[in-house]
Amino acid sequence: MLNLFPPDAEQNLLPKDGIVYYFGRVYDVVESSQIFDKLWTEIDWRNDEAFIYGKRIVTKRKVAWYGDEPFEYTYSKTTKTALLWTEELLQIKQKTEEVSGETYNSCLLNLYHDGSEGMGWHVDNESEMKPEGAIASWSFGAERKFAFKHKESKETVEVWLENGSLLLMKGATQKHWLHRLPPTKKVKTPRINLTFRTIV
Ligand SMILES: O=C(O)CCC(=O)C(=O)O
Ligand SMILES: [Fe+2]
Repeated sequence: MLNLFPPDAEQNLLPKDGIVYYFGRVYDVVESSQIFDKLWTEIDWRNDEAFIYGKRIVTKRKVAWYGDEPFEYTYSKTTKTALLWTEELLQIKQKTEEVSGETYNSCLLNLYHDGSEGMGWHVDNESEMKPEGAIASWSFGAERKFAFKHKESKETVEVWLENGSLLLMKGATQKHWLHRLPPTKKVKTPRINLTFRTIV
């Protein structure tokens, strides 16, 4: 099911068991490309590490983590310490709070060089995160498809994430729905994703 509602319609994309709002393009094309360039050069991008079946994997996708404090965060058996906000990230955090009506204290950033890089089915429910806390997800650069899959019924919901757009996941979403960023041969350009979260 593709999202056909107008950009700013606050329509829950999920038919049940969670809440996902797609706000469409919040930043225009010029602002979005300025933000993309700043993040590309100023963020301390690192290759992501994961342990899958005990094997260390270094992903091509790059990641970074920023926050209010040097929070520690563990996923895929690796622990990271948050860097303190940059000026640019603080401005985007403020915008995120205005648009979504929620507050955040940290942000995980992903840099996908092209469509060959993506993220497999997962939920964001690490123990450090506020239970049922809102997760606000920005897209800058290449447009990519994003998908949700219900854990029991296997229903799927898809949405195109446009340049400069904001997606909000909240309520029971992480409990009942997986999400992913599928790889695609069609996309040849990079995308930067920011997910604002609350660590407790
Ligand atoms: O790149 C995206 O849009 C999603 C990233 C994501 O799901 C995550 O960082 O947990
Ligand atoms: Fe996620």
